[in-house]
This record gives sequence, C-alpha cells and structure tokens, in this order.
Amino acid sequence: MNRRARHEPQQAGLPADDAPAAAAVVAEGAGAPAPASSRASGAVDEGNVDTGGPRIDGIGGSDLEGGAAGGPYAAFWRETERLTEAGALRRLSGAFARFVATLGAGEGASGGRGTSGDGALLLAALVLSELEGRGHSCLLLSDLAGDPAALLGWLDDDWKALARAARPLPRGAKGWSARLAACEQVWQAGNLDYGQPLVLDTEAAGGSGARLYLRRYWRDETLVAASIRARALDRRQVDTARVHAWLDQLFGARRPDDAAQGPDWQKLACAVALRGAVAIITGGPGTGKTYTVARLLALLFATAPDAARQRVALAAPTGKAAARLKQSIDKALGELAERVGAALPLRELTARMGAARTLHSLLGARPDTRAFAHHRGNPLDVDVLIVDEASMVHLEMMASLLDALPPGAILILLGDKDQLASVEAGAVLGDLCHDAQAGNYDAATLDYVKAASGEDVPAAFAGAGGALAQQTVMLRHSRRFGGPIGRLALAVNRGDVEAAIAELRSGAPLRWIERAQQQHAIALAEDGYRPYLQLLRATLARAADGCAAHDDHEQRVRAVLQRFEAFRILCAVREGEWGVQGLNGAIEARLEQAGLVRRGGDWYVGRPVMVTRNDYGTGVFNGDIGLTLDDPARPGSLRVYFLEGDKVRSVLATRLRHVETAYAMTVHKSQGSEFAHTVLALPKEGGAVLARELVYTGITRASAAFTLVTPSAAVLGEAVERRTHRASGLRAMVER
Ligand SMILES: Nc1ncnc2c1ncn2[C@@H]1O[C@H](COP(=O)(O)OP(=O)(O)OP(=O)(O)O)[C@@H](O)[C@H]1O
Repeated sequence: MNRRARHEPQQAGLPADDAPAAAAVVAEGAGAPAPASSRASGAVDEGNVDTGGPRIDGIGGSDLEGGAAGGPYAAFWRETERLTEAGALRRLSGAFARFVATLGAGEGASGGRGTSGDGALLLAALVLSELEGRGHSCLLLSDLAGDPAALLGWLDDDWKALARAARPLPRGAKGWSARLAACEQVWQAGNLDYGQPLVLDTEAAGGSGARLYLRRYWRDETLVAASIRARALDRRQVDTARVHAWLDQLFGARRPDDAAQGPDWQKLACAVALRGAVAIITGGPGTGKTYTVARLLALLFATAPDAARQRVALAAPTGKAAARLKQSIDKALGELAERVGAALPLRELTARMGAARTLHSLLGARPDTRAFAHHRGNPLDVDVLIVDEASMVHLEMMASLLDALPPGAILILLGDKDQLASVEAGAVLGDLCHDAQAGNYDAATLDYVKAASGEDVPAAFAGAGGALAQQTVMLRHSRRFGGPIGRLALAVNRGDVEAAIAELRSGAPLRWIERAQQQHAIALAEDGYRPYLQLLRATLARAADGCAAHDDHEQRVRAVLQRFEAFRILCAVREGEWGVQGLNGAIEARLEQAGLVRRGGDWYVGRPVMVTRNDYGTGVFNGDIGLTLDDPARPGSLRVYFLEGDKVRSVLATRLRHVETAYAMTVHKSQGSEFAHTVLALPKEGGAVLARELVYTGITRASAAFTLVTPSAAVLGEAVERRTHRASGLRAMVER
C-alpha cells in the first residue's frame, strides 16, 4: 500500500489552521514563552481555530531561505522541500526545523558550524513538529530510533533519503538523547535554562524513555501532571459511616440481579470522589456518569460543613455538551430531591448552581487575546468543578483549567476514555485513565471503599496503581446501550472485527452498506433530512398565511431543529467523495433536485451550518450547529437558529462569517452529540485517522439506529484493528 497516500487523509482531518504550537514557539520568541497561566488556547476549544494567537509569520523569511539553500545540510533542506511538495510534510515542520537551525551557535544554518548544523537536531525538530500536527505532544526518542517511517506514515525510501541527508545520526534512543542533550537549542531539566524552544525530558524512565518536546507542550504536560498528582494525593477526612448512610439513601437498594454485575461502581465512584481533590469517572454511553455525578453532588452538599456556601460549577468543552450536561443533571437532581425529601434541601441548593458553561467561557476567554481572565493569579471562584466530555479536552486547555482551579477545589472529570481524543495535541483523559479498566486499587482504597460505600471490590481489581488510579472509577454497565448498537460498540472497542461484522449484519436497528458508492450515502441523507425539510415547509406556509404568533413561531422552529437533530451523516475525513466537503456538496445538490431546498446562493432556507470559529460578538462558538430560516420580523432576510437545551437562539445569517454547511460533519465534531439515526461514512483510504476510536465514537452517537457505509468491506476491519497512538509523557509524569 502507498503509505504516503494513506497519510493524506489524516492531514485532511486536521483543522484548517494546523500550526499551533510550533508556530507559537517561534512567534513567542525562543526566549520568552508566555506562561500557561495567562494563555487562552487560541488553537482550540470547541475550537480548532486560532483566532487571536501567534501565527507562522515569523518563519520562512529571506534569511532562513538563504540559510536553507546552502551549507552542509543543503541536501536535507532540498529533501524537506520535496517531501513538503509531495504532501508528506506540512510546510510548518520544515520552517520550524529551519528556525531551530538559526538559533544555533556558529554561523547559523548557512554556516553549518556549531550545533546549528547538527543534522540529528534538524531531523528531530522536523519530526517533532510533524507529530505535533497529528496530535502527539512529544517525540519519543525510542520511536525516532525505531521505525520512524512507520511513525510518520512515510515510504521507507523517503525516510532514508531524509535521514541520509542529515547524517551522521546517532544509534538507539540513548544515542539520540545524548546527542540532543548536547545541542544548545535543547533544554534539559537541571541545566541552564535560557528559553530554548526544545525540551529534552529524560527523567521519567531513564535515557530509553526520553522524550523531546516543544517547550509549550512540556510546560503544559508538566503542569497537568503536577497538579493532578497533587490533587490525587490531597486526601480529605471522611466520616465513612455517615457517607455510607447517605449513599444507601441516594442510590436505594440494589435489585438482586444487580449483584451479578459486580460492585456498584456508581456508589464506589461517589465514595472515591469525596475523599480527594480530583476524581475521574469514565464509562461508555449510558453507563450513568451523569446519574452518578448528580448523586455525588447531593453527597457533597449533605456532607459539606456549610452546604449553602458550596460553589459548584458545571462545564464542558462545547456549548452543546454543556447544555446536555445541565439538562441531565437537572433531571437527575429533580428525581433525587423527591427521594431525599426534607433530609436535604436539594432543590434550593442546586438552584444556585447556574448554567453549565463551555470551558472557554468558564475560564474567561476574551476576543482578540489568547489570555484567559482566570489563571493562578485570579483563580476560579469554585469549590467543586464538574467537567463533562473530558475526552475532548486537549492538553493546552487542561493545563489552563488546572492552573485556574484553586488548590482546595474538587475537580470531577467525566468522560468516555475510549472515544476519540481532541483534534489538538494530547489525549489527556485516555492518558489519565490508563488504569481504569484494571482498577489497580491498593489496600487502603479497598478498605476505604468498603467502609464508605459497603461495596466489596473483587480481587481482580486490586493492585498497586498510582495515586490517580485510586481516584479513578470506570462505570461498566450501560443502561441505555444494551441492545445491538451497544453490542456493536463493545465489539469495536475490544477490536473484535468478527463480532462487529456479525452485529452489523444482524439487521435493524443496524445496517451496513458494505460496497457502497457515494450515491448510497446521498440517498440516506435525502431520506434522513426529508422530515425536517418538510416540517420546515409547513412552518413557512403557516407563517405566510399570517397564522403564526411569535411564540408559535419559536415552538415550530424548535420542532424543526429537533427533527434535524434526529439524523446525521458522520465522516472520517474532510476531503474527497467520502469527506465532509464532497458529501455536503452532493447532498445539497440532491435535496435541491428533490425539491426539498431552493438554493439561491450560499445562504438558503433549510441550510444547516456549523460554526467553525468562536465569535464572541454574535455569541456563537466553534462546533455550534444551526439551521437557516426566514426572519419573521424582516421578510426576505435569513436568520440561523440554534437549539441550546430547550431554548432557541438566533443570529442574522449575514453576521455569521465562519460557517460551513453541515449535512455531513466529522466524527470529531459530533462528540458530545447524539442522533436517533447516525450514518457513519468511511473512506476507502483514511490512513491513521481511520482507527478504532473513530468508529467507536461514530457508533456511540446513535441512539436508535446506526448505518455504516463503506466503499469496501475491508475498510471496517482495517479501521477496527488500528488503534490511535499519541505519544505523550503525561502518564509517566503523573506516576513519577
Ligand atoms: N443506577 C441506576 N439506576 C437506575 N437508572 C440509572 C442508573 N444509572 C443510570 N441510570 C439511567 O440510565 C440512563 C443513562 O444514564 P446517564 O445519562 O447518567 O449516562 P451517561 O453515562 O451520563 O450517558 P452519556 O455518555 O450519554 O452522557 C439514564 O436514563 C439514567 O437515569
């Protein structure tokens, strides 16, 4: 197989601005990086788009180009250029390596003396920057010494040509480590720090576990690891008898058949979360993460010395996920209030909680600046912070969040560790949940859990996990996902291709179009979107008859939006006939042919759009999805309507500058959403992006029906067998 071709879709899956940290290192100036504490991750959020941050402008000037052209590494730069032209390297990676070269002593890249001319360093910087664009937060030197072509998805010959041009190269990870440590562009902990852009970390596992970082990512990983470890070790005194009594009341008695499913992990999670300053509750869809956290909140209120003063904040990476969290928590707390009655004024206590917010809004992101209002010097005013959909939180955002969280506050992270990681670098939840499946609970935890919840943890889950493992609980029993969709998701998750295929062929609610052409997906879209477009027609007809009062209009818009939310086409990639762009264009054309939409230009009634950049002026955020409708107050003009929980909000279409059509969207962007019928369209060749996590995330978006569309049956097996690997030092640092 052509490895380069396999690599391209992965690039295609990246956001348009895929150059965050390497470019930022340059723009910040090698000597003066901004502290994490004062940084709004521009290339982020809900966002993958850098709205106000440093750009690549500083790279690639005439000096560098002159330097790149000559010198002993002229062949290296030529090879770099060739690979860039061929689409195997992003342009930024070459530019970053050139920038690193100019920082060396001697005569710079053109002179070729001093460390600036060290080909090993140039090669490592190039690979590091390339990996950063693919979500890795560092470069493991063992990977560099092992099979770098595979790591990059390159042809062996391409790697060999580049490596030859950079010779002489060291052997083995230890050789690389020693060589890089000697370069003045690289800082190693303990040495003189003058703000070098690259950091070599050899502490975690000796020379063979050494990792090379862009300084920004090293700083973020260090901050996240130190903060999480300190929080996991920060244990509180717990009145276990009292907690036990409350847990019994909050969860009620278990049914006899429940015991067969092992301990009540939900109860256990509450007990564990209560004793530390951090807890992670992970589990697949419908395993009761929200149900559990509602009970945890009640427990926190019930055991707080002054419950009325307890400040609780709810947050999620996207507006949609935040709205869903609030809705589910409110529902669960409402039910609980009935159960606890006068024993705890739960309604009053939770009424003070306020809305769930996006992490950006919680931290106080501001237009035209990368700085958050909240940071270590101006911490968040919270005692308990609950973050849902934590798998979507990328490294930079997690660092900013932890920096802004007061040391005494309790952080609860909820999420599904098996879902796709963020588009941006890092796989924070996956790294932090490393021990979740196995438990690895030590004797002190087992004793505590027994005393505080009455639950016996089977010996299979005992072990000697680190401090964070003791504060992590995996919920294992799904109440919403027990049927065929759930079984399919589980089969994919454990990499059982045969079982997944058997499920997919078992009939409704599952369907697999194995050897599909694009037309199949288009036909599904026509059927899937017809109901909302027909309802929209009826709504318009009513408005034209003058029957619709304002409230009536809002109600109908809500109904149209809800119907639109019932169906979605998800893609693995952006480009090509199976990508978001190709499918959106083809679906629009088919809907017009069918008389379901009438396009007069880019904007037309019925057009669904996704916001691609945060826009504080209009209050819309990256990932928000809305529908275009007539403005009843201004005939002839169009508004885009967004559903937030039950509320409808609208913005004039002409005010939305960064949007794209959204009949089809990426699986990445669908995280935190659920559609009654979800169609997942996989391309023939998707490279590393076509992986198990992507298929699992796509399937778990479906609540009632799931259809898989593949151009060849083999695509499914290839995807399920491929696991996403992101290099990171977070786990090693947390356990250090
Ligand atoms: N212990 C339980 N007893 C009864 N019902 C439960 C229990 N746990 C969860 N449920 C119910 O199962 C459903 C799914 O729970 P919940 O929404 O909390 O799951 P979740 O893990 O947060 O899902 P998602 O991943 O979709 O956010 C809800 O209807 C909830 O009320």
